[in-house]
Amino acid sequence: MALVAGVDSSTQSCKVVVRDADTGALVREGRAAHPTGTEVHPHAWWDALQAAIADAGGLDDVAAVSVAAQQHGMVTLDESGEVVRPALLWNDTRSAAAAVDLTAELGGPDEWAAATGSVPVASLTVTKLRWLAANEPESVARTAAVCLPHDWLTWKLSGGTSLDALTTDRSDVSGTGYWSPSTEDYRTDLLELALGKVVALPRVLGPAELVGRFGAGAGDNAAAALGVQAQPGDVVVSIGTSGTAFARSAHPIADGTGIVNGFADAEGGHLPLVCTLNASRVLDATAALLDVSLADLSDLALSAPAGADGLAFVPYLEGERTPNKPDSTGALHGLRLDTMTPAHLARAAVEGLLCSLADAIDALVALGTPVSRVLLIGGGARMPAVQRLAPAVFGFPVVVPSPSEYVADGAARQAAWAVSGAGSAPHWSELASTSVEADPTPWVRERYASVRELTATR
Ligand SMILES: Nc1ncnc2c1ncn2[C@@H]1O[C@H](COP(=O)(O)OP(=O)(O)O)[C@@H](O)[C@H]1O
Ligand SMILES: O=C(CO)[C@@H](O)[C@H](O)COP(=O)(O)O
Repeated sequence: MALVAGVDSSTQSCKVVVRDADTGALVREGRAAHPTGTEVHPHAWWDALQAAIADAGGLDDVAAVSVAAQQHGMVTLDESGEVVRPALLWNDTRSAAAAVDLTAELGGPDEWAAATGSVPVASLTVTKLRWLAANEPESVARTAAVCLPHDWLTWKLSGGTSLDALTTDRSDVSGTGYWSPSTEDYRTDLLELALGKVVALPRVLGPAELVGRFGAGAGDNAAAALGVQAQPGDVVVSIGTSGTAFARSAHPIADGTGIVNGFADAEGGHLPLVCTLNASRVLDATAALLDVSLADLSDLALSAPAGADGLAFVPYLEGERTPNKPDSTGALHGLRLDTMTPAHLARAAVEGLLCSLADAIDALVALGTPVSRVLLIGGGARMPAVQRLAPAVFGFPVVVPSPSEYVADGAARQAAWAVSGAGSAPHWSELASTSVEADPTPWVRERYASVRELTATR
């Protein structure tokens, strides 16, 4: 039995799975926590990866390893391959003004969408590079290469020391803002526009390429699409630190509104994707405020009526990326004596989170994405209230695959594909899953939509 391994170096933790390359059966797994904060030294990811690998019983017996990770994080390396400064993560909003400037400098949102598939927002790597140029010229002077979290971890795991050995893949590089999903080429002019100079960039590998024992890796969302074996008509909604809604597509997209990112996928196609900054932590923070467990928060939410008697929670607690409101705060609307209860607040938190993701699904539909069902994954999807209320708020059938680390699973499936030398990823056994149905509750979304704009800035 050949074994393959997949890694998910996500925002909150690092997970490693070891699976049978032919069947996909889980053999063993491990995990380790990441530090909090939106600026993290890559060495912390490396330490967590080592701990997660040890927890998974090591990787000596696996035929291939692929690394997936949180997208967009800015990793800067000097000539000798040392990290120049801590990475700025996808959810760090300090480069919001840089995004506005860059958008104008190229001629506007439509030009960016046509050039890179996305309109700059603070999450994208290109804006972080502009922030660096404006604020840390000494870091720019030392920077000889820029890469992403999964590129750096793959390079380290494979013992890379030379900058020439850095590799990436289409899915992750498509989130930088200096690569074109239409031409599949770097836009070094945009890199230079942001950073003021051109530096070394990772070589972009094809989906099933193997370098030594290492697959190309992927951005975490593209890996999740591989992990759940997403098919046409499937929209995947992930509730992790970020909330994402995405679907596979044969064609690149260019959305000048900036709502949908025209990313590439990990199978040679494309992955239109909407991402929010506020997802599972909305539930974590509400549970902490109420001083209850996540399980109790779920019970409380389910004990309140649909729509929480008009209590609506706009969940922009960390600012927001979609809609692009980096300086926004969250808001609670409809507080009255009878709605100011733990149950109403719990219900409003779950519904507000789901309404923000329903808006994301709407944006995909507006671009012509077919939706026959929504696959709900990520840590937050483990909450029963989220599962029960999702079909009512989304207005689509919802399928909840049984809990698994789908990003790491997708990376493992990529590694199996690379080892097989086949033309497409192996078909692993169908996922065990639960279908959830509920009567639609359109008034919940209508109430949310009526207050969504009513937020204060920080
Ligand atoms: N049963 C649960 N109910 C609600 N939230 C959960 C549950 N289990 C895990 N989570 C939340 O999921 C998040 C971690 O999910 P994950 O998808 O691994 O995030 P990330 O990929 O961003 O690191 C945490 O915020 C955690 O509190
Ligand atoms: O920025 C994006 C997608 O564009 C995020 O989805 C990150 O890739 C982080 O993912 P999680 O760690 O929250 O899963």
